[in-house]
Amino acid sequence: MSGRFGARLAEAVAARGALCAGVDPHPGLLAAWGLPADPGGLERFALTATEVLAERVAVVKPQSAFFEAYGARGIAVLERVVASARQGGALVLLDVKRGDIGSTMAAYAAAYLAEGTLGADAVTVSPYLGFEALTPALEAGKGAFVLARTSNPEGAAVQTARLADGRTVAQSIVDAAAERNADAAPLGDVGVVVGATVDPAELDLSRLHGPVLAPGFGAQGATVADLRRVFGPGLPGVLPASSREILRHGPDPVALREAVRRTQAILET
Ligand SMILES: O=c1ccn([C@@H]2O[C@H](COP(=O)(O)O)[C@@H](O)[C@H]2O)c(=O)[nH]1
Repeated sequence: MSGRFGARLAEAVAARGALCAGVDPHPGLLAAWGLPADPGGLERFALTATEVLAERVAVVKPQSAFFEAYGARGIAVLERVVASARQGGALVLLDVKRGDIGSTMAAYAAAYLAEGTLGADAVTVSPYLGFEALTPALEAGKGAFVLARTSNPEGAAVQTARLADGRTVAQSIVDAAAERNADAAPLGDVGVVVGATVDPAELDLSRLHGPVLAPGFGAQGATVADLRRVFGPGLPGVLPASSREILRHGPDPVALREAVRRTQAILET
């Protein structure tokens, strides 16, 4: 697939629905699948899951931390996961949550967004060294999802703090992303992360013109009703993200496939 990330994402969502399925090889899930907590077990888990998910969902989101935990062999598995997701026809959103000074950010952009074995379609990035410091990732010609209002309760203290102009930190991140997407249609390349667990009154996403990654759906307790409450009825541009709630149905690919189908059906009601 070629073209801008936002356009490719809109196309993928139109064809496959908005679900973003996570590949999070938690040690507990490996054990539940009867696999050892070693690089071999990691590979069996991650590739089985990716093959099933990538044939059905618009976006596959590997959580880098669970691969990094196994060192170089874990990264090699992550490379195979990226390739397998592509082969299945899904876009790859690598959840790495990187953020640093601009010169170092350029190296992160090269690591995760340049063409190469780990080159994803989009990454998650953290703006707490300053939104503009993320420029190398935002201008890499791919997609980036900037943490704005995360799904975990601990995020609230810093993200709902007020700036001198009265906006929350989270709203200022959304507004900065919106500026980057100003002339984009149907969706810009710069998305934000807003948990499906947050208070809907907190944020105005109406000028974003970009995608919203919405984790918290499933294992963290948010439901479809919460998604609608937080993001409105049509969920335009919103990618509900679920990892453990789907993955716990493995290792049987049939059961895993059925869990994806069920989740997609719920999201479409
Ligand atoms: O605000 C955020 C940002 C990222 N995440 C990541 O999403 C998945 C959620 O996994 P579940 O099993 O569906 O809870 C995980 O990789 C997190 O690191 C998030 O949860 N919240």
